[in-house]
Amino acid sequence: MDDVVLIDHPLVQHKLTLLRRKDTSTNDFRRLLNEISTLMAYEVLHDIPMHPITIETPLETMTANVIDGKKVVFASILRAGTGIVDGMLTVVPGARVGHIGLYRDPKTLIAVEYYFKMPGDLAERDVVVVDPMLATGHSAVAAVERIKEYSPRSIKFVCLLTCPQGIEALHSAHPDVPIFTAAVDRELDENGYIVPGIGDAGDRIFGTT
Ligand SMILES: O=P(O)(O)OC[C@H]1O[C@H](OP(=O)(O)OP(=O)(O)O)[C@H](O)[C@@H]1O
Ligand SMILES: O=c1cc[nH]c(=O)[nH]1
Ligand SMILES: [Mg+2]
Repeated sequence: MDDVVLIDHPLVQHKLTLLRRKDTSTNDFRRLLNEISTLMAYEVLHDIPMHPITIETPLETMTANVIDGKKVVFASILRAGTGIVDGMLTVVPGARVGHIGLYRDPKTLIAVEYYFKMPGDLAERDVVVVDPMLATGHSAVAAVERIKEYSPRSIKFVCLLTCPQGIEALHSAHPDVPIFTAAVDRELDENGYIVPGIGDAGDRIFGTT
């Protein structure tokens, strides 16, 4: 699949298997998602810009590279994106965080926006849109469309799980946005849930029903 990066590292896959189980507690679900997100950040951010600085080691002066964490924006699709942002901030603590509030209308599955707040100067920043689930793709397509209004330097999309329909929808609407995921599941069920899946990501993270 073009422009889908499947993060199949054994540590990620092991934790994903534990997280999928229906008897995994809210506490463990949140912790596992946090850990997976930290591991995924390593792959997602493999090409962010670096610049050289001069430092003193105990032995001599040298030039070495650093990233500019402030130029990275984690854009969380509420609610469930929060579960990924926390893990990614562990490795890029200086990143900026944007929020886009969207919920799926349970009947039409259309994404409805209720909140939008991004950092300024997106033209100078690389945006990583995060949401555990890319199902019909309606939420991801709407979120990327809104963020593009501010012309960021680049956009990537990161999810925990997707399915062929979600990939197709996001790629047709935004072919320039690469997708990073830990799994591509079989399909959507009649209610628009990914199967085998993990159930409702927001409910499992926050312990709601
Ligand atoms: O690809 P889609 O078909 O749009 O589905 C994916 C969306 O559904 C879930 O959010 P939900 O609407 O349940 O909101 P929540 O995070 O507040 O629970 C999930 O976190 C995605 O945002
Ligand atoms: O399987 C799914 C699909 C959409 N949203 C979820 O939380 N889970
Ligand atoms: Mg939900």
